[in-house]
Parts: sequence; structure tokens; C-alpha cells
Amino acid sequence: MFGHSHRGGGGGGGHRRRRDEDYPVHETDVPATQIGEQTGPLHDVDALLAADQQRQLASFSFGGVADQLPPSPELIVQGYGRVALPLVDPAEAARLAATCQQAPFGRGTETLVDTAVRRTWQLDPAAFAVHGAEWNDGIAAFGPLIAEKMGFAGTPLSLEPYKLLLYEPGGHFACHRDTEKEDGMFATLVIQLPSVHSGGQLIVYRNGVPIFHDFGAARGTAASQCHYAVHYADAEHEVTPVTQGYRLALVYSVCWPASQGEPTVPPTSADADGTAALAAALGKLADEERRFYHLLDHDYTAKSIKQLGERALKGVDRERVASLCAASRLLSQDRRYAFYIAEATRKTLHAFDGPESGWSEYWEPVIRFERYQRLDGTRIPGDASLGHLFTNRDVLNPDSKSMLQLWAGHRRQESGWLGNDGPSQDTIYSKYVLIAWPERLAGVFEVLAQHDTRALKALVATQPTDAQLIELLDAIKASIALSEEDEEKIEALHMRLRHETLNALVARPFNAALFERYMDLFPTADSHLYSPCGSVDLVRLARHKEAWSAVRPRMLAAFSKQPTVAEQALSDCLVQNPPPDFLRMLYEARVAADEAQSEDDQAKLAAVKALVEQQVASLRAERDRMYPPPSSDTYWRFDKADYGSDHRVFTFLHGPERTLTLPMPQGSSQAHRFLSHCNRALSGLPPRSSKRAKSARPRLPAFSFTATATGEGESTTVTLTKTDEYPQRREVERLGARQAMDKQIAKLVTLLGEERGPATASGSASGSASGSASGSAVDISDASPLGAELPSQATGD
Ligand SMILES: O=C(O)CCC(=O)C(=O)O
Ligand SMILES: [Fe+2]
Repeated sequence: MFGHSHRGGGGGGGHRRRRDEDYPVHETDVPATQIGEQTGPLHDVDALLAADQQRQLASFSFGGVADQLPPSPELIVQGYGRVALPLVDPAEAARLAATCQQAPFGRGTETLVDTAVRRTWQLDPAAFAVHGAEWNDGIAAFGPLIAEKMGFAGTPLSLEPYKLLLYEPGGHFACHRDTEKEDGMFATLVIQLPSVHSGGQLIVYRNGVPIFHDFGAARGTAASQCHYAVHYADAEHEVTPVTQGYRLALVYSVCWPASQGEPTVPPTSADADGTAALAAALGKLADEERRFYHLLDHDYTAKSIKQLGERALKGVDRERVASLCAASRLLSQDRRYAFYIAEATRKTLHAFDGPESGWSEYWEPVIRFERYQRLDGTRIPGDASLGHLFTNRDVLNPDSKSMLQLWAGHRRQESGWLGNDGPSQDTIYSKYVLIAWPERLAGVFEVLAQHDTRALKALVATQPTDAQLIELLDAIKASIALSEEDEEKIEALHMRLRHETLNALVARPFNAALFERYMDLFPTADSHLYSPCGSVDLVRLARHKEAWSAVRPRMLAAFSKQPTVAEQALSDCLVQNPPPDFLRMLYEARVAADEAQSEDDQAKLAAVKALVEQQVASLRAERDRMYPPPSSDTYWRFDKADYGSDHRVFTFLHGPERTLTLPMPQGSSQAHRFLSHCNRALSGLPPRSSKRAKSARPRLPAFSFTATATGEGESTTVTLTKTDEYPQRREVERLGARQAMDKQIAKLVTLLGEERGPATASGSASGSASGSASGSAVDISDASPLGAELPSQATGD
């Protein structure tokens, strides 16, 4: 898993496993005060998550025996009379149900009856009453009790009777939230009258975690006493099916007082579990674009995490992840967090420094993350460790644990050998980690996890904003700088990235900051030149007007530092006809490089001049070698002539003679065949006998001549006479190719011309006819314009 090489060479020898107690090394711990934030928004998140879970639960939903209520309340129902509690007789239950309505439920603005969702009988408060002062006092006592339990003691809450509910076997209410029935209603109080039944539990969910209310079933008090439960109205809850017996419950709306005192807005469940405060702290972190991680408390199997994602989490991990998610959801879209679960390892390496010094840390502990998945369990491709993007400060540490406490759990130790450096010991801790990353930058996270050009392309395909792209480039830079991958791999990635990055940048509207990032990523001259499309990309960049002016100074600096790369770039780029300013930059870089090394200005300049002159001279030599000027001796030598079918003709075409006379002893028919053969060759068609004859297209031959037959019978001859057509065509081609090279040469000469000329030298190419010392070495008079000086007449005839 850890492929990097060891310091000091030698490499790690074969590790062998030992028992734990064999290990002599004990790491010095990092105290809790140095992990995570001691103050600031991440610390606020710590504190809020750390707040007593039980207290939070208790204020979210609570209940129990209602001691203050009479054990046998006097419940009177219109059209039925007094209900004997508990209600057990099916005939009585049926008679009571006959006075009720099937309870509906709300969906959107509609009110529906669907016994699959809700099955219970209900009565409005007008149709029933509970008599007795003890009952009324008992109900009145719920106001202060609820206020206190929910955390706002002293607030005069009011209770409004809402419904009487009767559940028969099969009665239930699927998961729902209560709609506000009265002004200020924010919670619901359920009072279960003495009942004998099975099932019919009320389950309230807090961030998906259930809080059960069994109304005395487990304690065996359900039949003899009233029980109650309170929950925030906006909390999800359900009533599980009653499987036996009957359940009678009274539902009250718990209401916030109308606008005296403050706050005037009724609280919600978010207040109960600190979600609102958590959201505020998270929002601050998001504003700072902070990322952080949290080491999960419990141990998990790779399989469960892989299959279930967040649903595999247990206990406090589940709670905390749910709280963070709920808090994040309260924020506006652009301030939310994306959460990922990953495998985390922390590796330390200690070396034995000898009996006196003992063991010491060989390198800083390395934290790696890998196998990222979203909370829903879907995997993010790529395994690049992003551990180095987080510092100790970016640790969510609600339990204020020290480093070793945080990583306590799974640990593996291995002894090894560090070449000359002696014995070593690796310690690898592994844990699961929750990673929090600003959601609007989630694309960046996923790109980094992949850590290759595919990832960059993927982000570019999503049409990211400039800010996102900048973030990505910065992150790539950080990730490359700190990467533990071996250098070669990084180098290769770097190289491929450079080309892709440029592609991405030039395809979008210009943004100077983006090109700054580009230069940050690839600051050296050789990172520009020695990479796929290196010189091509350099020239491309130079042709992009705005980009070029943004990067030019830094390019200049980079190439000045690497004069030999500047020289190489000079020759590599010339073939691509680069913009003059680009050549100028390379030239300046070369001058600057020399300036940095030499004291004598003249000498410096001369050295650079010599370099360019050398380049010019070698280009000219190359040009003359490839395209020598014609001479009388070579004019009639068609040395590219291809006339394979007759060696006499071939030799003639390649030789200096202008005419050839061939005997045709078989007379005119032979001469005729010969001539038609010649004509075919002259038209550029291959000989008829050739297999290519039919398909081949005519190609202008590298020769030209006329052929005429004279004489009769046995004395018939054919005379071939070379014509000017081919040698002139050859000359046009030669001059064209020569001119292309001359253009390159002229560009270099321009540099010298400007360098030699006055400080105000114009950018135009002048051969510097003014005649300076080096003038003769670089004059470009040789570059004759195409066609202007074509020989109109064959020479050397
Ligand atoms: O029966 C209960 O305990 C609660 C019923 C309920 O959730 C409701 O009426 O909204
Ligand atoms: Fe409800």
C-alpha cells in the first residue's frame, strides 16, 4: 500500500511480522489541544456534537407515566356515555367506534382517508369530554412540564385538545409529521388512556434515529395508568400497528404563546437537537471553504460500509453523521457540505539510532485516505490519498481526543530494515473516516480522488465556473506537491496534465487568474518543453494574445533559469513558425541567463549572439545541404528520375548528356512501341505491364524529354532530348523549400538585428544592412523570394 522509497537509500528489507509486545517503539502522543480547533466554527461543531446526546434526545421527544392524571379518568362520549377504562370488550369497542369517524390524514392541501396509511377512529373535542378537577389540573400541569423539558422553562405554553383516537387491532398510522392545527402549535402531546393492547407504539425519529414510546407496555402499567409522549410536531413519527386489544389516546396541540415575550417564532425540532446552531457553525466553515474530517468511533467491515454506506454506521457515529447532514440541509445550497466515508490509515516509521539514542521518528506520520464513497454507498472512482490536504487543525474532534486516542482501534506493526540506517518499525493505524467537503466543490473532491487527467476532463465537462477550476488547479498543485506517489509517476501525471490544462484554459473565456494557476502548476522551463506537445503548446500559448501577456514574465523567468532548455525551445519551436515575440522571449531568457552568470556585459551579449549566430549558421548549412543551388553540371542530371523499364534511358536521364539516340533495328513498329512507352512515362503513368497500372494516378515524373523517331527499316533510330520542363519545376520546388527555411532563419536574424540595432529597434525583420560586425554572418540576402529569380532559360547547355 505504501510504495514510497526510504530515505538514505537501501530500501526497506523484508518485513516480518512479530507479536505486539516485541515492539520497542512507543509513539509520543499529540495532545487533544493540538488536534482540531480550540476556538472557531469547527470547534463550535465539536461542542454541539459533543453536547449530551441524552439531553438532546430528551428535549426532542419524551414521555412516560402521567402521574398527575387520575388512573381512571371519567371519559364521556356523546351518543355512547361513559367509557369504562381500559376498554377491552369487543362489543363495547364496536359500539364506541360506531360514534366515531375514520380518521383522515393530510397530504399536501388534501385530506384523505386511506387505511393503508392511517387506520384509527377519531372524535372531535366537541363529541367527548373528560370530567373532573384532578384531570383538568393534571392536564394544566403539562404546560410547565413540557416547557421545562424542552428547554424553555417559564414560557406559558397552552394545550388545545385535538382528537380522541381509538385503535382497534390493525389500527396504525404510517410515518408522518403533524400539521399545525392551531396558531403557534409546535409540538404534540399524546395521552394514552389506560389501555390493554399489543403493538401500537409511537416511534419518533430524530435524524432517522428512533425514539420509542410504549406507554407503559414494558413496565406493565399501561392498563392501570395514563401515559404520555411529547414530540416536536415537525418530527417524523409513526404509530405501529395494534396487534391485539384496543388503544385509546387523546391528542393535544402544544402551542407557543402568541407574540408576548420572545422569541415569537415557535421553536422547531431543529432547535431541540442543536441542529440550527450546528448549521450556523457549518455555514461559517463553508464560507471559509474549510474541509475537515472526523475519525469514526466504531469499527466497521469494508463490506458493510461498501454495501450500506451511512446506514452501516453505529451509535454515536450514526447520530453525529445524521446531525451534520441535517444541519447541512438547513443551509442554502451553496453553503452545504458533501460528506464521504473513506478508509483512513496513519503510518508512522521509527528507526533505531543505536543503543544510546534509541528509537526516533524516521519521518512525519503520514495520513492517507482511500476508497471514497458517498453516504448512500456509491463509490467514487479513484484512490488518490487526499490525507495531505488536511492538517491537524481540520480534524473534527468532539470528544477532545489525543492523536493516539483518535486512532485507537485497528493497529498493525511491522519491523523492517532501513539499509544502512538500521532496524525500523512501521506502525499503521486504520480507521474509517467521515470527510466533509463544501458541496459546491464536490466536483473538485471527486476529481482529486481520481488524480489524473481523466478527472480534469470530467470537471471540465461539467462546465465549471472559473472559481471551481481555480480551486481544482490549486488543489492539484497541493496534491502534487505533497503527494507520496513516486516521483516518476507524478512527473508523468504532471506532463499529461499540462497539456490538458492548457486545452481547458484556452477553450474558455480568458481569465488571467487561471493562467496564473497554470504557471503555478508548471513553473519550470522543462515542464513546458519536455512534455507531450511541449513545443506545440508553448507556441499555442504564445499565439493566445491575452494569455501570453499574462504568462510571459513568468515564462521568461522560467527559461532564464534554464538556458539550455531555452536553447532547445528556440530550435524546437522554430519549425512551428512561432510569433516573433515568443522567439524574442526565448532570446531574452537566454540573455538574462547569461547576465546572471557573467559580469562583463559585452561578453554576455557576445555569448548570446554567438549562440544565435551558431543556430543561424547551422540552419543555413542544413538548408544548403538539402537545397543546394543549381549548377551547370547538375542541371541536366535528373537524379530523382525513375525509369526502371529501360536501363539505357535511366542512365541517360541520370547523366549529364542532353540527348540519347537509340537504334530501332526492327523498324517503325519497334520505334512506335518505344515512343508510346515514353509518352506513358512522361505523362506520369506507370508502364502498362505494371500491376499498379490501372489504379495508379499519374504523378508528374522527375524528368522531361522529347522523343522522335527517324530513319527507316533497320536504320530506324529514336532520339531523346531532355527539356527544361522538369529542371525548372525542380527549381521551383527547391526555392519554395529553401524559402520556408529562410523564413525561420530570418526570424532568428531579426533577434540579432534588434539586439544590434538601437534600443528603439522595431520588431520588423531587417537584414541589418547597416553592416555591423556580425552582419555578414547573418545576412539574409540569400533568401530569394519564390519565383522572382527563376531561370527562364536552362543553364549550362
Ligand atoms: O396515536 C398516537 O399516539 C399519535 C397519533 C398521531 O400521530 C396523530 O394523530 O398525528
Ligand atoms: Fe401525528
